[in-house]
Amino acid sequence: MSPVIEISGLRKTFRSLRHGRRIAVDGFDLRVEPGQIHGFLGPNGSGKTTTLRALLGLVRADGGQMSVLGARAPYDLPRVAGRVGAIVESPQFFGNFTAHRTLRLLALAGGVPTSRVDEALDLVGLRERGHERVRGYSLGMRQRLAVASALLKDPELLILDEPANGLDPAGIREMRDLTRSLAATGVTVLISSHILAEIQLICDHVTIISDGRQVAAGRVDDVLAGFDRHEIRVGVAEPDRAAELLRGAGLAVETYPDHLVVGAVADPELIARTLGEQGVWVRELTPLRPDLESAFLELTGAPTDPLLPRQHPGEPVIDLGTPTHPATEVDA
Ligand SMILES: Nc1ncnc2c1ncn2[C@@H]1O[C@H](COP(=O)(O)OP(=O)(O)OP(=O)(O)O)[C@@H](O)[C@H]1O
Repeated sequence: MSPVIEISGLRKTFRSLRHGRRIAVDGFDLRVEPGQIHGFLGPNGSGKTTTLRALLGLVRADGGQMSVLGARAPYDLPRVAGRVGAIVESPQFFGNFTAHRTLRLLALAGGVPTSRVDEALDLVGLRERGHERVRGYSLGMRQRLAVASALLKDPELLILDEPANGLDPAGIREMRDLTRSLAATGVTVLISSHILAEIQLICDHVTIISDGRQVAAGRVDDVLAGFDRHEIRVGVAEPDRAAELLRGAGLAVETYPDHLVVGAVADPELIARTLGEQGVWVRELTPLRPDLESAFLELTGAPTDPLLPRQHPGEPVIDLGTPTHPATEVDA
């Protein structure tokens, strides 16, 4: 099957009077197959937005090849533009207009049947409040309206740049549910984020970018498998004594106040046996699965607070920072 998005060797350098030359994207590759919910993950400033802008023809690339739905980007994009919905730069809406009126105008401008307006509002869960003024909408509702505007065309491909940005946990959950329900209808979704848990919760595939280059790509599970150190969390009443016994059996052990982490264990039974034989009873033996955050940090070296807890799917989102866009700088 041919890919929905294919980028190879993309390069983009910005030049500005104030900061000189800045390489934003440095030979980057990305491949998104039909039906994927594909996470595009990277720290702030790693080149995600620049990549998406180049793909959509909003900024001129210096080199590389790109295609969207089989059309060469950006030159042949007009041929497939009607099949692609994208929110790359946060759309601004007139506060005085209702969502319904906003979408109606966008539909008329884009040559889309206005009957699609109610369908798009339905898809994002705004149908009942579609006749209220946007001014009274929460940030999450505005974000959903933005998605509705991208859905007017009934796209096959949806590109969302940092859709969770600025949203509170409830808004993030709404966006997540929305993305999942859209993907269930067969839309291919490319979603960029620096919020690791979010990508791990929503996406089946991921491409990680660091300093403008691809550092990992594949199924989320496969990317994570490469980081599995086969560690086991061991819950015991006497951690110090248990650690001594396990070290005596040749195992690498880290001690914590109420548990141990034992590394590179091929057979977890060895732990239970070693401790049980000496009368130390194990109350927990849990394999520690790597999470996207540890993989991400190892791959990108993104600075983070060492005191931050490790994150697991379902836990509250750790946001590694808000995007900084140098509004005063100019595209070369
Ligand atoms: N118009 C511009 N002029 C100059 N430099 C730019 C411009 N746009 C982006 N950059 C620089 O290019 C690099 C990549 O920025 P980009 O916005 O693509 O990263 P990002 O991964 O999307 O980050 P974020 O998560 O913060 O949005 C950064 O160093 C950024 O400062």
